[in-house]
Amino acid sequence: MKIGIIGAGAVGSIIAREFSRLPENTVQLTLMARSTRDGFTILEQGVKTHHEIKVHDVNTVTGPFDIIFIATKTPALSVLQGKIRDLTHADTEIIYALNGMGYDDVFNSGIPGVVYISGQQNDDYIEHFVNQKIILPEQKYKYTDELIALIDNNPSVNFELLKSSNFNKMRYEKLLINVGINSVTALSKNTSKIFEDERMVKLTRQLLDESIEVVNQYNTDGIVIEHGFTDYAMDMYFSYPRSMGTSMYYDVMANRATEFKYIQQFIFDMKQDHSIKTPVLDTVVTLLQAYEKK
Ligand SMILES: NC(=O)C1=CN([C@@H]2O[C@H](COP(=O)(O)OP(=O)(O)OC[C@H]3O[C@@H](n4cnc5c(N)ncnc54)[C@H](OP(=O)(O)O)[C@@H]3O)[C@@H](O)[C@H]2O)C=CC1
Ligand SMILES: O=C(CO)[C@H](O)[C@H](O)COP(=O)(O)O
Repeated sequence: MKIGIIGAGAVGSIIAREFSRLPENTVQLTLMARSTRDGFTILEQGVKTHHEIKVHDVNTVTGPFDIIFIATKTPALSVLQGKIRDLTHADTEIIYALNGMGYDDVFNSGIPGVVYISGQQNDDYIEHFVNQKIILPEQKYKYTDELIALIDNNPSVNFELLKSSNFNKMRYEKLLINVGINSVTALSKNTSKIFEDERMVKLTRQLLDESIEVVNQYNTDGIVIEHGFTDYAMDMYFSYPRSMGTSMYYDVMANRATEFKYIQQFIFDMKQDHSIKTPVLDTVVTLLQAYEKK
C-alpha cells in the first residue's frame, strides 16, 4: 500500500514517525512538505531524536498513493487542489488530518479526521507534547481499513487510528476545544499559562458556553453538546503543560495566516439569526479577521 503524508510539521511528522515502523513490504511511505530535507528531529519529554525519514518537496512527487494524509494547515488546501490530481488514483482515500470544519468538499474523496496530536514545529526540531490519535467516521474503507489492521497488529506502532460511529459529535467537540483554547492563546499571544489567571478562565468559559449554544441550536446533524462540556474542556486545558501553545498561537507568533476561517468563523457562520447573543464569540471573530488583514 502506498501512503503519502503532505505536511511534515507537528502532526505530519508524528504520523510519519509511527507509520515508518510498519513493515516496508506492506507500506511504502512518502512524506512531503514545501521543501526537501533528509529527516526531522522530535523533542519529547526532554529528549531530542532524529528520524531519517526523507521529506520530499510535494511539487517533485508523483503518485499515485492509495491513502493521502493532509497534515498541512487549512490555508494550504487551495494550493494543493491543482497538485492532488498527480498524487491520486480513482480510489485514493484522502484523510484530512486538520483542525476545523467546512472544507470537506475541497477534494472529492476527502475523509474528515478528528486530530488529537499536540506539538509545535520549531526552526530545527518538532516538539511533541501529548497524544497521537486520529478518529475517522465509521464506514468501510478500501485501504484505510487495511492500514488500521496493520497498525493494530504492530505493537511497535504507537498511534491510534480509529473509526467511530460517534464521529460527528466528536468533531464538533474538537472544534469547540479549538475555539476555546486556540482563540485565547492566539489573541493573548501566550501559552496555556494564561489559565493561571481567573479572568482568562472566565472569558474562555463564556466563549465555550456561547459556542456550545450556537452548535446546539443550529447544527443540522442532530448533535447535542452537553453543557458540562465546558467543564470537560477547561479540565483538558488545565492538564496541558503550561508551556504548550496551540497551532493558532504558533501561527500568530510566526505572523502566519491562521485557520480561523474553519474554526471560530465556522461556528459564527452557523448562526442564522440574532436569537442567541454571543458577544465573546463575535469579538473573537472580529479580532481574528482583523489579524488576517495584511
Ligand atoms: N500542532 C498541533 O498541536 C495540532 C494541529 N492540528 C491541526 O493539524 C494540521 C497541521 O498542523 P501542524 O502540524 O501543527 O502544522 P505545521 O505548521 O507544524 O506544519 C505544516 C506542514 O505543512 C506543510 N505545508 C504547508 N503548506 C504546504 C503546501 N502548500 N504544500 C505542501 N506542504 C505544505 C509545511 O511545509 P514546510 O515544513 O516545508 O514549511 C509543514 O511541514 C492543522 O490543521 C492543525 O490545526 C491538530 C491537532 C493538534
Ligand atoms: O487537542 C489537542 C491536544 O491533543 C490540541 O492540540 C489542543 O487542544 C490545542 O489545539 P491545536 O489542535 O490547535 O494544537
